[in-house]
Amino acid sequence: MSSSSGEQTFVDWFKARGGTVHDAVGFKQFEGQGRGCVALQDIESELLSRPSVGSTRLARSLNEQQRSAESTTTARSEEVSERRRGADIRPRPQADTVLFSIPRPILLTTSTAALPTLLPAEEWAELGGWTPLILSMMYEYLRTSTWQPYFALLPTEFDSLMFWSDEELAQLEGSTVLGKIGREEANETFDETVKPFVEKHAAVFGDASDYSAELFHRMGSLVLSRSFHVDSKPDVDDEDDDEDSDDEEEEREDVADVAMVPFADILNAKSGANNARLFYEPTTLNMMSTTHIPAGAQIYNTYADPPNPDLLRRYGHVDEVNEADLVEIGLETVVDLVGEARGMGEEEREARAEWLLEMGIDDTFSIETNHKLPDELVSAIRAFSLSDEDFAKAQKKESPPKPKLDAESAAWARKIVEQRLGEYKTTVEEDEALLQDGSIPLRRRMAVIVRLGEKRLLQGAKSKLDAEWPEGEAKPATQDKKRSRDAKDGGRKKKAKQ
Ligand SMILES: C[S@@+](CC[C@H](N)C(=O)[O-])C[C@H]1O[C@@H](n2cnc3c(N)ncnc32)[C@H](O)[C@@H]1O
Repeated sequence: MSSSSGEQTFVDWFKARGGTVHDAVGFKQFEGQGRGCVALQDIESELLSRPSVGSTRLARSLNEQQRSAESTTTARSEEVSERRRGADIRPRPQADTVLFSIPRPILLTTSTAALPTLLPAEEWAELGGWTPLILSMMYEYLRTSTWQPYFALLPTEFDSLMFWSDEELAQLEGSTVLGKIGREEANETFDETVKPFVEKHAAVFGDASDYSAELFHRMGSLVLSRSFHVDSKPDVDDEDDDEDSDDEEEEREDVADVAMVPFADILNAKSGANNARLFYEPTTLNMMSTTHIPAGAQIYNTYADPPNPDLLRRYGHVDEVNEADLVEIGLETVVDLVGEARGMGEEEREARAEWLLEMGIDDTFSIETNHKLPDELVSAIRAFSLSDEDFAKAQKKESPPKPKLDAESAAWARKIVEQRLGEYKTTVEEDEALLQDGSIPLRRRMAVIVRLGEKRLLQGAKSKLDAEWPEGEAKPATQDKKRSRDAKDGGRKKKAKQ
């Protein structure tokens, strides 16, 4: 594979520890994306000639783990038969090809890092969140050479929201992403936990001033943008977690399951373009092709399709076209708008909101690219529209109202969407004009893409609502149409009877 000296040192280190890299995989700098991997020759797709195979990604992902060993064997036996025929004996990669294989021991985790073994277990166990991994990375980076060639390839500057100035963040006004950056919390963790911990254990850490806030944020950002979830206890059944959002996962994830995975984290990602995926084997993690990758094309992994606000927050980039984009509406908008208009005092509003949360309704509702109003938003609006008597009945039954729009809830939904749209400083048209200007700085451009995407989704939701429940009408549009169709049918039937 073609590489700079840092890349070659990394590959040598990777291979010396049992990693394998297919000849078809190379490194390349991609404009605006940093380093990534490129296909140096066609990576053929079996799937193209066998369209029924792998028609759903889920089926493929379930089968693939079992099939990976098998497909490697198939590729090898094809190679042997070609050799017998006297044909070109260079390995010809197939779909489901192992692009590179990472031995588990080179993953950087709290189990493989040296630091936990050097400190008192009780004190180590008290460190919360990602701190144990971040501290381990700081220690490995500063004091050992175990992952040195890996660290040497990692970026030291980021465009993720943590590193934006207040002025740059102001460009995102209106987006709920501003409430998720966590800069104050990270600073607090550093000042109140990390710094005193390092100072207390100076015999292990060495000079405490090396463990700077800057390095802490840098390592934290590397975890945020490059880590993988690798179960430390692979047999634990986590099916129940399937519907958790990325944010919830981030908050609850056991740090023992967070892994820095050398090589796998060199792949970039782009909405709708992924052609490779990481598969977990007992002793290795294998990056496999999942479709045909033509020579010269970039090899893209998936980052689990975050919407643009989260892409920007975690990874520091956005997708101009993002199929997984969404905009959020907080429960507090329903509480304030509907609760206040219905003359509820603060206590009453809080009681209804608390009850909804207890009933499992989320405190944030997402409008996705289908522009559908989320069921939970409709339930919440209806809960705030109930009379005191009906609310008491719902409480007794422990059942929030059904997510079915009626004239009143449709009118509230419209007001809520309009209020959200009013929270942005610029209009869709102004943002569209800004994007025509090729000279605006990158961060500003990304902020415009995020807020424009959110406003378009809100506008889309409003148009859908207007079409289904025209403003000021007491009946949904479809019901009217159905009525008039029924009336026509009824008329015909009557005529037929005559
Ligand atoms: C997992 S790393 C990928 C390797 C990285 N490009 C590098 O130079 O080391 C993720 C980071 O790559 C960059 N990246 C990945 N996909 C991108 C894309 N589609 N557009 C722009 N930047 C991207 C972002 O900076 C992101 O935080």
